[in-house]
Amino acid sequence: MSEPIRVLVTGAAGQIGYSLLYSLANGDVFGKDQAIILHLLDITPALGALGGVKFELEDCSLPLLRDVVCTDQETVAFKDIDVAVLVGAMPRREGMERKDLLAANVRIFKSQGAALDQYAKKTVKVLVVGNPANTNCLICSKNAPSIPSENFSCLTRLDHNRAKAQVALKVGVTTDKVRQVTIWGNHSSTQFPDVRHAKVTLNNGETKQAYDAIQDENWIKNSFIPVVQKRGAAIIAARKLSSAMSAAKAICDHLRDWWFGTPNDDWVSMGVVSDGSYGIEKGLVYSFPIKCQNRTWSIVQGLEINDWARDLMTKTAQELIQERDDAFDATK
Ligand SMILES: NC(=O)C1=CN([C@@H]2O[C@H](COP(=O)(O)OP(=O)(O)OC[C@H]3O[C@@H](n4cnc5c(N)ncnc54)[C@H](O)[C@@H]3O)[C@@H](O)[C@H]2O)C=CC1
Ligand SMILES: O=C([O-])CC(=O)C(=O)O
Repeated sequence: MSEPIRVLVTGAAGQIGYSLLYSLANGDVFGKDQAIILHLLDITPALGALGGVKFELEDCSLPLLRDVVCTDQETVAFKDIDVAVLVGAMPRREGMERKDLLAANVRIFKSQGAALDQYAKKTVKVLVVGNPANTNCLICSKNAPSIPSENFSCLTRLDHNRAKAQVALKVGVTTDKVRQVTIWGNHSSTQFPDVRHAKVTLNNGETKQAYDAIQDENWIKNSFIPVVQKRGAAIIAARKLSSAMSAAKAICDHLRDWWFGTPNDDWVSMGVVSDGSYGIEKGLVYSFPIKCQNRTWSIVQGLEINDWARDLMTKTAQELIQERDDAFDATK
């Protein structure tokens, strides 16, 4: 059994926190021989509820869980952490776009970036979930100059999982038979869910390009893409609350693959700081096809981009440029 790792979850008294913490503490993400100390941060009025979450974690009787630190102080929460899952932020309500949360949420990520810089291990891996996730991640990274920008990522795995599930439903296979799906760009309704390079293994064992398995380009363009782009809004309309169970599952998938690596024949989608790949402006936090190995990620190179795809990739990049500029103004 290795030394315990310290994993911070912010907004831990909220609905994603409630769906997430059991899986982290149970070894589903960092492995069944990795002990864990949870640092749970929330705002002062939520500390009572957070105490109840701590009781429940104790009552789960999990041998890997060595301690649970509940706090409203960044100095305590960010101290010596190995992993930060930054969830705590206002969620959107019906009729809002995620970028409408920018003014309310971006200051949180400026402050938490500075706290990471000051108190966390320099090797800390950071996953930003709070919306607008890409731009919050950018602001967080900018405010933590002593931590490599490669250590920052934002969650687009939920969109990736949604895309796989829609294709699986359409073709009539299980989701594990769909691979090499990509979410490009922003975790917003401008994202580009791309199945041009995806493959599907049919129930007879034959593997086909997703386009050939689906055989319905109209469905891809006019149903699949908008459904994935607007799935978050559809959940809010139905539940009057934003996604939590599926978001927590996607957080676990994202962290586990970053930690243990992606399968040889597949990739995942992660929002990461662009190095200029695929002509995307350097420095934007943009979702790319990603492979992970030895706890580092790399962007899958060489995928063919036609004019149609280029237009969609540019549109979502333009929205991120606007969000970045608005965020810089809001945090001046
Ligand atoms: N990137 C993604 O795929 C997804 C992102 N989200 C986003 O995740 C965020 C959290 O969603 P929920 O858990 O549903 O919201 P929630 O409202 O249930 O919980 C948020 C928690 O954060 C806390 N909080 C607020 N300000 C904080 C601060 N400065 N420091 C620490 N904690 C703070 C609140 O007190 C609350 O307990 C939202 O911004 C939501 O839009 C949600 C689903 C998917
Ligand atoms: O849509 C929202 O506001 C919550 C979210 O990010 C998602 O479900 O993808």
